[in-house]
Amino acid sequence: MAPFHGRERRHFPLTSIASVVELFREQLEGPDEPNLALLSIVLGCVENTLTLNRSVTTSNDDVLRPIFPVVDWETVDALYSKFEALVKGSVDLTKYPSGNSTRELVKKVSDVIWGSLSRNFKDRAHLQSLYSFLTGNKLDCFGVAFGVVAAAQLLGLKDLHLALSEDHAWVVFGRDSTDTAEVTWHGKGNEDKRGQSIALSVAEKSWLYLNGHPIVCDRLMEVSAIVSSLNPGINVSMDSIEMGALQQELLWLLYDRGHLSRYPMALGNLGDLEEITPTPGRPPPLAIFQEAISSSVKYYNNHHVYPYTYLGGFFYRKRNYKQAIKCWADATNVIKQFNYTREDIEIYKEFLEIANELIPNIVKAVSANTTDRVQMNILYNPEVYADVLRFYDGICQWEEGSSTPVLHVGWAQNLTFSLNKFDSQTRAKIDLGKDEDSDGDDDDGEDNDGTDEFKSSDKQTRETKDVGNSNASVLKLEESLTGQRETPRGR
Ligand SMILES: FC(F)(F)Cc1cc2c(N3CCN(c4nnc(C(F)(F)F)s4)CC3)ncnc2s1
Repeated sequence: MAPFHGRERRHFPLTSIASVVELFREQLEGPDEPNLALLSIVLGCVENTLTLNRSVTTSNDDVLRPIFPVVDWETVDALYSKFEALVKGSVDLTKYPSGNSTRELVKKVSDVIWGSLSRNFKDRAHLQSLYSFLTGNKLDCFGVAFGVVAAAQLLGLKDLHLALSEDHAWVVFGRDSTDTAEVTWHGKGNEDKRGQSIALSVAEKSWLYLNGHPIVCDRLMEVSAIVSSLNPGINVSMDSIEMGALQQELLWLLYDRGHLSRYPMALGNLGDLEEITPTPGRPPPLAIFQEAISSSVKYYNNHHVYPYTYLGGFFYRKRNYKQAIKCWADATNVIKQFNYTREDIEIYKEFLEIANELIPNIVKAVSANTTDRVQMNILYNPEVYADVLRFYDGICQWEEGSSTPVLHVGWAQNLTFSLNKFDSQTRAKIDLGKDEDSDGDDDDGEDNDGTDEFKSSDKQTRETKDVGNSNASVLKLEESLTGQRETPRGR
């Protein structure tokens, strides 16, 4: 028995990108909610075919390129019915009061997904869809959270929605979505906290929970999450062109309907795709990355880091090193609002790569390539030097008040390597302590007396200070890490 109104059936068999886009378009147009389980099964089926067991070679060894896979109605209907039977067969709704979901009900739905998972490694690619769940009993961290929301939709729980940070996922439920619950695991070697509210974790001010500024999805943004978590990767060095094109077209479909406007990472994903294959008539990648930053500033009180590292990576690839370094300084300006905990390891690795590889590569490249006048003047540009200091100051402020140290001597070695490459006159030019607000005049009435000795102050006070304190705190960093002075930070 077809579990849908049969409207969807007319799109099948799906034989092209256009047919998948048409199915999504109809689902997004309503009048009913888009069917998350159906869409996840379809995308998972296409992704699985286009990225796994990929190349078939013939006897004379040339590679047979698979055309776009045919997705039959029967395949999708069978998998959907299997999911429906599992969920409706395991959850007896009469045991739960109708209306808003309860924590017990949410935990029960999470147990249904969790209980069906195979035990083996879940750190692979292509494990985010219900296709993976229903054909291989494997899901990644995001996939489990998404599966709970898709199951809840099947059960008619309209108040249960997906919540996303930059490296974790959970659910919100209850009247005006104020209740929260863990439904999946995070990282390696961490006990899962399924069923618990996330309040305690948020209180730690960790990046993982975005300190109260996660993406809270509605059904349409949950479709954006399915599309944005598509993985066109065949292996570390090759992407399926068809899969990338499908993801790009679906992201524009969602973008045009406003379902990416509060989803900075999806905008970043779209910017990356547009950089690889620009769509005629669409905004350039730079504009899309800037929209991701604006979204984070407007809707999330500038608490998301990835919009700045997406744009920084873009400038780095374009060899616009001045702008790349500014973006990375803006990124640590975000992370300094948090306290580092060990579950923030992913963003730690991001900043470690920037500090210990990307910035050193830049200063090496521009000092080696002395013929390139444009690049060379970076080391003579006080704004660039100030941004390098701002980058490190953000890291220092991130560490301050944290239970876990961030910095180690490797950071200091790269810090000194990078700073010493700047010309000494340039380093003398940056404003140490003189107050300059945005329009550049000195007198903005701040009580900052402009001295550059380092005032011991908490993060908030430091926030209003200018680059002078950055310089002081970075010198502190250098001294403290090279053993000249005991670590001054309150821990
Ligand atoms: F649900 C979790 F736990 F998986 C957290 C989420 C991650 C993520 C995502 N990502 C993660 C970040 N990501 C990045 N790719 N490049 C990045 C940058 F370093 F260049 F910024 S960040 C790729 C896609 N893209 C859409 N939505 C989500 S929800």
